[in-house]
Amino acid sequence: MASDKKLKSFAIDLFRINAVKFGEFKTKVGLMTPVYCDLRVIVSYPELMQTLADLLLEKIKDKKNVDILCGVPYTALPIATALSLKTGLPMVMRRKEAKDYGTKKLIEGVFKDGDRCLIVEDIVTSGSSILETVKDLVNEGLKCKDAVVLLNREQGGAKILENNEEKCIDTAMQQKVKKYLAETQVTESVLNKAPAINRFKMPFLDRSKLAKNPVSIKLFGIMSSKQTTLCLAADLTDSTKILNLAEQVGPYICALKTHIDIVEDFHPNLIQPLKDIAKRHNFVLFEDRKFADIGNTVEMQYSKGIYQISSWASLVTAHSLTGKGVLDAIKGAPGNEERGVFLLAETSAAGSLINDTYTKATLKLTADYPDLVSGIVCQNPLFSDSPGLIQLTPGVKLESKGDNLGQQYNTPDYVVIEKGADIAVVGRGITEAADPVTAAKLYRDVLWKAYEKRIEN
Ligand SMILES: O=c1ccn([C@@H]2O[C@H](COP(=O)(O)O)[C@@H](O)[C@H]2O)c(=O)[nH]1
Repeated sequence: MASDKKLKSFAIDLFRINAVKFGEFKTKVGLMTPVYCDLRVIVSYPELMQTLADLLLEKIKDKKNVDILCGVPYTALPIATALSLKTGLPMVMRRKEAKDYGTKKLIEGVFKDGDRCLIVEDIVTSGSSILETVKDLVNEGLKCKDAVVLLNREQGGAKILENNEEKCIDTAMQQKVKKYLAETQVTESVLNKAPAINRFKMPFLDRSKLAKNPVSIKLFGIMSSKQTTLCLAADLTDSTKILNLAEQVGPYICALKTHIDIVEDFHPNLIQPLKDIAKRHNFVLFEDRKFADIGNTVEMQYSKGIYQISSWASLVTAHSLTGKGVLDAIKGAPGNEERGVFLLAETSAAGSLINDTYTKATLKLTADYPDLVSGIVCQNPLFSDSPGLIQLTPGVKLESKGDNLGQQYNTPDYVVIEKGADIAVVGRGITEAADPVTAAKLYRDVLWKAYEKRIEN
């Protein structure tokens, strides 16, 4: 095939311009490799840039659904530019760091919300640079499904080896490189395809590696090891009842959610036994405080008063209503180091005043606090491309009839499979059951089965 011939001859050219070298090289992480690729030099060879653009064009010619291109910084930026000139497709550029002056933008160029962006990359080894770029683009509202890659380290060296009629390298080196490439296969990087980053299909353990908030990392671990995505809403008004329930259902839950201000006999002495139970049964304490005031007030509500939430709750909820001040307050307040926030982007209440603009702005806010935000409270699959974030969905019951105060329920299967819930919050479905322990176990089982079904294939 003509393009295969062109690709082989291009591979030889890369060798000639020293973009691909054979020998003994130390990688960034200190390992030795017999093959080294550095495509930065290619900008000095305009005729090779032309060929490269032709080859990439060949690869993407069937892709109808591309509105815009983005090169992974820095080496792929000129490559993306060459492709943009060839295709007439506009391009955006991703900064590695936001400027600390002017617009502070991470993505430069003109684009619309929902534009479908094709990532252009020079070399893929683990796919992590592509993932970082995708994350920033998605945070800005772009959609990223595909990537076109010049050299996959699984295959790039091999391509050159195939051309040994040119006698670029001797047989011993050929064997050595082939062995190295075979032994250092990367799993995610597949030529012409971006690594899978759809959280709905990813196991929790894989997602924990992409989470930035320490409580999310812990939660993913608990969810995987205990095989539970059940968060119990322990909306009881009596301390002893809360402790008893926590002790009994502890083995089946990943988090215990409280509304501490409804506890009629609250005394700070409740906290230590609750923490002990959480530790013994390996679940996280979660105060559903829904902070919504100015930062200064939130800081006090979170860390002071009789509840001193920051001293015991690893997780809290917050509204995004008053903007970043709430998150800055929670981040800076005294208390336990281990803390995470779930931001409310939607509610389960009928007639909620939250609209699309508010929901989108809430998602955008999370991007600025990757170390603090554990996830989003919502009813719909609002985000797929941030696998480190957790979707928490309340309003879950086996029977989906709501209450008489506007609460709306959906079934476990529906919220997990159709709506993308990672953790489901169940309150009265358990607390008002004839046997809450059996009910908790049942919810744990059906939710986990639904999660397994979601990620299978
Ligand atoms: O949108 C939201 C946000 C939070 N909640 C809380 O979840 C539980 C639900 O309890 P059920 O008894 O299962 O109805 C409760 O603590 C709410 O405050 C919610 O329901 N919807």
